[in-house]
Amino acid sequence: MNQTPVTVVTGFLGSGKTTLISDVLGQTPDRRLAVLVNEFGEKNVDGAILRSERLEHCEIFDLEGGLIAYSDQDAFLPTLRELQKRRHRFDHVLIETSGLAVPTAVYVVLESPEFAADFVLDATLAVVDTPLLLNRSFEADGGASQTAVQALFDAQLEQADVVVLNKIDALSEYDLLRAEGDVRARAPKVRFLELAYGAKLDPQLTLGLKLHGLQGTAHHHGPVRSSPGADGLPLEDQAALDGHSHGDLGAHLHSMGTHMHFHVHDTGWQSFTLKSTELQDAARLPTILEDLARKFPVLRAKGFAQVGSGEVQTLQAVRTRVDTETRPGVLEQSELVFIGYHINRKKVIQVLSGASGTTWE
Ligand SMILES: Nc1nc2c(ncn2[C@@H]2O[C@H](COP(=O)(O)OP(=O)(O)OP(=O)(O)O)[C@@H](O)[C@H]2O)c(=O)[nH]1
Repeated sequence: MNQTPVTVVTGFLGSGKTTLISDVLGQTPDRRLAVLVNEFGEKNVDGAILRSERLEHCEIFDLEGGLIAYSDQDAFLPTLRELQKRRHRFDHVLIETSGLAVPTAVYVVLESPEFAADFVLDATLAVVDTPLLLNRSFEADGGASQTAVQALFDAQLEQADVVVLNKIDALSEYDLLRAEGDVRARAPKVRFLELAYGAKLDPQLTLGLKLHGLQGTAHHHGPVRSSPGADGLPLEDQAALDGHSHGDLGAHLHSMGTHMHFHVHDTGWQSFTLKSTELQDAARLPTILEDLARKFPVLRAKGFAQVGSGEVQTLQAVRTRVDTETRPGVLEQSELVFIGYHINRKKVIQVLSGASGTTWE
């Protein structure tokens, strides 16, 4: 049976899923890849970022409108059917689930009679924002928001074959061992742990792992011996963190019965897009986003702003940490997506408009 392998990339909001996929695409010009991007918000920023690389060996499909789910009305099934018809044109499928999804719906669809002969789950990677893990940002604290965050974070890890501890740029060996301990305590069945900076991994660690399927040929290259980061890996003895010998190698078994319950949609998670047709201030906007994350339960904000007559700023906020990049370009309007737990759109508009001195709506 010649099935097309499917790699699922999961991970909490802003952990580095798009960065990881973008890096894999850049490193595998010889493989024809289909990338399905499922965004929680109404605007697909990640799809736009991946498309901006203009890579010809891959095709990007946007799956908008929340969580990949079972229903025929959702974008996932029609897209997978389209891919099924053109299967011979792709070597591998990558699916980036939304930062608020647990990938079980994907497994159930892949294993359904309609698709099982044509697709096979290769592996599920869960990308983790390691500094946030270490500062307890994924732990319940008695409040509704953090309870929801922890439930989702743990459920994503539980579904992972490989956990990618990302954003390790400024972490010590002690921090990394602590992070490993935390992941293993939350998800004892995780099979492999990888370290990444800028979500860069050898594609051998991400594609073609064959951790599922009938053959059951669990197989993994590694460990990583050198860091792709600028300063090298902080671990002197990489084997200290190498999780490759831990865990059981039996493939996870998925079925409707065991996984349906992960898809009860928590309506507390909200997302909205704000737009402005006025020119924005490149220096002020990042500070305003930082301030918004301090004032309100905004866990993620991202988008594009016109900051000069021919300049576009990409903004990526993960809680209070904001990254920006400015490139030449002209937008119809500036657009920012906000994601959080019970965030109040009116209040965010008020602060954003007030602080920027421009109208956002
Ligand atoms: N410091 C640091 N930042 C990183 C690293 N990897 C990714 N980032 C940044 O983290 C931010 C979020 O990265 P994305 O790849 O968009 O994260 P995502 O998981 O796709 O986000 P959502 O789809 O919104 O859940 C971006 O600003 C990235 O540049 C890293 O290793 N170190």
